[in-house]
Amino acid sequence: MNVAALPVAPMTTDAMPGGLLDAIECAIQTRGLRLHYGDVPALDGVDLDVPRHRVTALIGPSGCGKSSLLRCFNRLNDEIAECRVEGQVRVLDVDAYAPDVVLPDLRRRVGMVFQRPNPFPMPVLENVAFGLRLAGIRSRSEIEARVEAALRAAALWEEVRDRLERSALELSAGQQQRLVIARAIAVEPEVLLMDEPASMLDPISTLKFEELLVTLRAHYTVLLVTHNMQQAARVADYTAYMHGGRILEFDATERLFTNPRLRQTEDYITGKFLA
Ligand SMILES: Nc1ncnc2c1ncn2[C@@H]1O[C@H](COP(=O)(O)OP(=O)(O)OP(=O)(O)O)[C@@H](O)[C@H]1O
Repeated sequence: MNVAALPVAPMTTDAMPGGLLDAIECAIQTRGLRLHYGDVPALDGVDLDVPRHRVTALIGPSGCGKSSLLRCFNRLNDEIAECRVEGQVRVLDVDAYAPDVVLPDLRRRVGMVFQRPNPFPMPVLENVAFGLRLAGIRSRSEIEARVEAALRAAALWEEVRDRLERSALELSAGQQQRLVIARAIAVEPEVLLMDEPASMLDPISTLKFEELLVTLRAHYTVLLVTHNMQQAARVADYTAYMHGGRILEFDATERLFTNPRLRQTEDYITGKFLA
């Protein structure tokens, strides 16, 4: 894969208004990204720039390829038999599909949170410490300090500080999702990929989660897949509308929701879209 050909400043594509990201550094860039499962195409030439230290929402109808795209950025698609990826994928200034990429390093820099909270069946503390121990950190005091910092960053510390030794499975779904975010944050990633992370949460947990997203932006680049238009409008700086394996429109969230350039985008965000 030839990422040397990628320009430093983002190219303007049909999906993106000229000049929008000129002054903004990008954490992720793709050009002509195609993905097939066997003979079935799922991504059909994705050109996307994900601005650094911003929240970018990825919206679009079911089956348009949002999760497939997200999984290219930490190479989770590698685990799927018959999945084939072509095109340019540049993540944190590295060609993510270069032969010399060390997957555990890439996945440490690019954390992922899934739809269903997936804490490990072990104590709260050990969940968050898991990646730190894998990284070879042995000092108990360092582990405890970093666990506390990650739980604070995930807005969960006050709720679990007295139950660090209790099983994570005893937490509510909303708490489990924030625990999983703490686990991802503990190893200090630079990008957080989130695949419908709030879809299983009740309104109060969703609110806490959305507040958390806004604070995370100071330190992380967040790419958020969501079916919830209000959520995208509330938390995302930028929004990409995806359809049929391509990014059809990308813009500042407020502009995309108030003045979309394409009829298809408008139909989707106003609920008129029919598959
Ligand atoms: N592991 C897989 N094996 C084969 N086909 C797959 C696999 N995962 C996804 N697909 C197909 O790829 C296409 C894109 O799926 P993907 O899950 O990326 O879409 P999505 O936009 O995330 O959908 P949703 O919003 O419903 O989660 C779909 O046609 C889907 O059936």
